[in-house]
Amino acid sequence: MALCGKVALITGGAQGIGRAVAEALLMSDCRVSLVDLNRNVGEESKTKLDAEFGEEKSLFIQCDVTDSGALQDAFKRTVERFGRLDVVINNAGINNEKNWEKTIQVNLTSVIKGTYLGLDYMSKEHGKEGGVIINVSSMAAFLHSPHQPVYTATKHGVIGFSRALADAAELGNYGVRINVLCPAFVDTPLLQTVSQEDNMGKFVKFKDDFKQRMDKFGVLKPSLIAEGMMRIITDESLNGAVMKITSSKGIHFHNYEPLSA
Ligand SMILES: NC(=O)C1=CN([C@@H]2O[C@H](COP(=O)(O)OP(=O)(O)OC[C@H]3O[C@@H](n4cnc5c(N)ncnc54)[C@H](O)[C@@H]3O)[C@@H](O)[C@H]2O)C=CC1
Ligand SMILES: CC/C=C\C[C@H](O)/C=C/C=C\C=C\C=C\C(=O)[C@@H](O)C/C=C\CCC(=O)O
Repeated sequence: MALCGKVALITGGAQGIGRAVAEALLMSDCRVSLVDLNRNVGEESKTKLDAEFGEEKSLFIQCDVTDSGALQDAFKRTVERFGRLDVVINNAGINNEKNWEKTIQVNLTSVIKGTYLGLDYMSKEHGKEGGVIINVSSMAAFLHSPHQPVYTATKHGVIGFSRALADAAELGNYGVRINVLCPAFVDTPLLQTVSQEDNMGKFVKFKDDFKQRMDKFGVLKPSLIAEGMMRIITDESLNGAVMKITSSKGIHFHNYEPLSA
């Protein structure tokens, strides 16, 4: 996909990985809609992006992705503002084992809703022009840990849902590619929650073990995750792919055994 003039919607786009991919897209002359719960950080990011890329290139929409109406409205406002939608990145995520129901709502339910909304605005089944959807999982889906059982479950769910819907998109000729990105540890505010009892609940007592894993596996820069996102967006051969990004192997893909009888 050539990005010049295209439009991307990024949930959780105010900071961290979402902010990094927004910058990468803007540098490729794509327009971006930052959809995020955090108004203060979102407006700060918008101000900085305006200074670098121009006010007309981005939009910030304060939105809780677990509020179905607000998420629908965010998609609607994005298309009203920019006239089209080509890329959807369902990136918003939390790490909260104490309020684990909330974790499921943000990390999985809202990813499903954001994916279906993306199809509403991009799928040829609705007379649209096609596009690409990237759902953010985690290497937690491949290397589970005692620290975040529900977070891990949500990230497994993102992979299963996305790969199944990618098959439907191919069979149904939606013209929309659906792929998954699984980063290892990344240097963002989310990573700091590992030491917080409000987030980890009873699993906070395992924080030293978690930190040992971070030391062992390394911590990535958000810019590397953005690089992986750009590859998924521009490589039109990718559908149902699961990209993994780790310190040891960099950007690579998970290989699934072919289906056997
Ligand atoms: N940081 C890491 O080590 C890794 C992160 N990930 C995933 O990457 C994604 C992005 O995480 P980071 O950038 O690291 O986190 P972050 O905490 O820096 O950014 C997440 C953004 O999502 C927003 N957000 C949270 N709940 C929301 C809601 N209900 N509605 C709208 N926006 C909401 C936050 O306000 C924040 O701006 C998440 O899905 C996370 O699970 C995956 C693997 C590793
Ligand atoms: C509080 C932090 C919240 C979330 C951070 C993140 O989502 C959790 C990541 C959990 C595990 C990370 C594992 C990293 C693994 C590697 O870097 C690999 O090099 C390890 C080797 C093999 C993995 C197995 C495979 O590739 O299939």
